[in-house]
Amino acid sequence: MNRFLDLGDFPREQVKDLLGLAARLQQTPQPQALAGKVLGLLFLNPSLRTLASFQSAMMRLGGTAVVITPGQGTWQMETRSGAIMNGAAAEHVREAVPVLASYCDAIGIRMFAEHRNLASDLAETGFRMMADLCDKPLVNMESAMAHPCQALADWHTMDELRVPEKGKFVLSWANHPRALPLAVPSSTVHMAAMRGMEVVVLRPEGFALPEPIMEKARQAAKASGGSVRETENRAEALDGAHVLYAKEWGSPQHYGDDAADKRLREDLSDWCVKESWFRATDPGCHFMHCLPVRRNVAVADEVLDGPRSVVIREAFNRMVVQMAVLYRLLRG
Ligand SMILES: CC(=O)N[C@@H](CCCN)C(=O)O
Ligand SMILES: NC(=O)OP(=O)(O)O
Repeated sequence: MNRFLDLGDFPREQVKDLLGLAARLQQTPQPQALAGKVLGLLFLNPSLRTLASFQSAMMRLGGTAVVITPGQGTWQMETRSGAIMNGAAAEHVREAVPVLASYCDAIGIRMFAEHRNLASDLAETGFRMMADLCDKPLVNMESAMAHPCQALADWHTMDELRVPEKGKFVLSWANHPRALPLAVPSSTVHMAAMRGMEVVVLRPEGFALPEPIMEKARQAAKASGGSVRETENRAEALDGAHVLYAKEWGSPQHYGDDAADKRLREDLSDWCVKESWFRATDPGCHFMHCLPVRRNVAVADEVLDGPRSVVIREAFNRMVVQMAVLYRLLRG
């Protein structure tokens, strides 16, 4: 394994092998496995979990991490090809990435969607350009359309909770003041389909996930024996669900048009996950969210603080599964 960019790049068995390694490393720590190794982390967008969990994972395996956050102690960085650099950015990623890679044994990059052109973001234009600049093992720490480390951690969390592989998984749109990226919903729906689950995407009108995202998930479901469908009917979606996974995302119909997106969500404040959503369903239905989350906008306190919520476990498992990813990238 040389790159960890998308769960879809790996057969299901290899993902399960990574999860097995993660469980073994969790049970039997290997504090010297990556001694002398250096991981470079480039964050073009903010983070709490990804930043702290990669640093912790590397240190728990005996290695070191170097963190670069442009504009905060590091030069501001330009990412656009052909830019005339007479603005705030002093350095282009064309130099910054190979320089960082030259010091390190592996690199992680976070670069969110540009959110101007859906086709360009679906094609991962920005992240591909960055990946081409890096000649070391590379991890995607969230790109325009993928957050594979989050997806792997969420799979591991469901395994820990003994959620059946054929269980019902509901990915629900949740309210947010502004349009958020499609990376987490895209990776989540694909991950649950690849795990073999009955996947239901619950979303209001105007927020259907783009067809390429749904099609990729359907293909994964076909291979694993799962299924993928979408609905606006909350009660029907949640009936018998094992997991409700909430995520905020922008309207693909108004991609890059913040004013139109905002108008569309004006009447959607009831898409804040509340305990009453679960009444008709199995009391054991788990609540998941990748975090960060806006309390009482996307999810009510009563859910986040209640017994269904496994959000802290999901965040912890980021460190657990990333130890396995780093181990495979740096030791084989
Ligand atoms: C608030 C925000 O920008 N959320 C980002 C990051 C989520 C987890 N890394 C998103 O929705 O993609
Ligand atoms: N879930 C997640 O990736 O969180 P951060 O954006 O804080 O890294």
